Amino acid sequence: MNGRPPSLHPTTKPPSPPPILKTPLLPTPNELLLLSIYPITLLLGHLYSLLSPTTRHLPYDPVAQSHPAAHAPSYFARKNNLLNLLFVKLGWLWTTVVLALFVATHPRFGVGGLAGQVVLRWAGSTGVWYLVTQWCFGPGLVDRSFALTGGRCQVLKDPVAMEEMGKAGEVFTRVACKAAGGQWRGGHDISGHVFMLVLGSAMVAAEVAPAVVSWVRLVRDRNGVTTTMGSDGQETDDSAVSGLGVKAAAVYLALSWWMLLMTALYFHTWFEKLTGLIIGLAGFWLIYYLPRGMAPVRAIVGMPGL
Ligand SMILES: CCCCC/C=C\C/C=C\C/C=C\C/C=C\CCCC(=O)SCCNC(=O)CCNC(=O)[C@H](O)C(C)(C)COP(=O)(O)OP(=O)(O)OC[C@H]1O[C@@H](n2cnc3c(N)ncnc32)[C@H](O)[C@@H]1OP(=O)(O)O
Repeated sequence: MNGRPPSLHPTTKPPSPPPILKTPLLPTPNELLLLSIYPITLLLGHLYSLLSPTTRHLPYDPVAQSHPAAHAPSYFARKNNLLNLLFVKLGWLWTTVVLALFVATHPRFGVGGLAGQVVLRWAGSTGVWYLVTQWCFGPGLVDRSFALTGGRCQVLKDPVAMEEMGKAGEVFTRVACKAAGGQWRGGHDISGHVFMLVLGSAMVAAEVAPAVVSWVRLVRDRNGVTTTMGSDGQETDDSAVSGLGVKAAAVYLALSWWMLLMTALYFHTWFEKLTGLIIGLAGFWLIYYLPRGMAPVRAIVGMPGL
């Protein structure tokens, strides 16, 4: 006898939990929680704009994708607000600067080829941003999808110029259209703001988060057993998270979230924001998730924090 009471069902095993789909191609539950900030921000911002008594009765111009400046419900509902002009309209430049600062100032990039791998991932994300917003063997994908869904540039004030444009059959970009004094109208206008803010901030968060997580572990260890070793086995101290790069990333992420909320509140239709979000997340998946499931690619571009 082993002292235990005899089991009534000796052969019955406890029911096994439902299988969890584990694949490196999908986000972990924690990652999913963080990524859900994007749809939640867009959904709540858009719902608020529909329900709020201040915004819902104000005129909205679907061609300009905004409330007319004279009826803007807040400073951030104006296109010329300083954060839009200085931060978002130069958003990829800031994304690049913040990432470069992080790599230059964080101790984990002191040795090995880790910095090179960050540059490769940055180059991949930059390629996605470039193809979607700037140039894709002609106009970027945002402008192409606008034209494919029936949009065109209308130079309302100059019918001759409009006819010329039609004859030439030129595909205009939003920027070229505005420069020609025209109106970019009639098609599905994917929100470039949502796309770029999501892709840029997800990339910066993915690169910086492992540094912060290993610091949190370090502090926890200090309170318990005491160790000064970081997750990569190197001597680590608080400068790993108090450095300029991490601070700049924190400011960048906060501004990105704020501007995403402002876009959700005051600009674009729901469907345009949703497509911006989907393309932003798809770009992030391409650079940060697809290589997880492809060993040879992963060996080259690496993964943040490893
Ligand atoms: C490890 C780090 C690596 C370090 C690097 C190391 C080595 C590299 C080696 C060599 C480097 C070699 C070459 C470098 C190459 C590249 C360098 C990096 C790239 C750059 O550095 S490149 C220069 C900076 N260049 C930018 O970075 C441009 C960013 N920019 C955009 O890409 C667009 O701007 C976008 C997509 C953001 C938006 O496009 P969008 O504005 O046209 O369209 P959207 O649909 O979003 O908006 C419709 C209307 O709603 C309004 N609207 C919406 N939301 C609003 C809000 N919240 N507030 C106010 N207005 C809002 C809009 O203002 C608009 O109105 P309107 O058209 O009238 O203005």
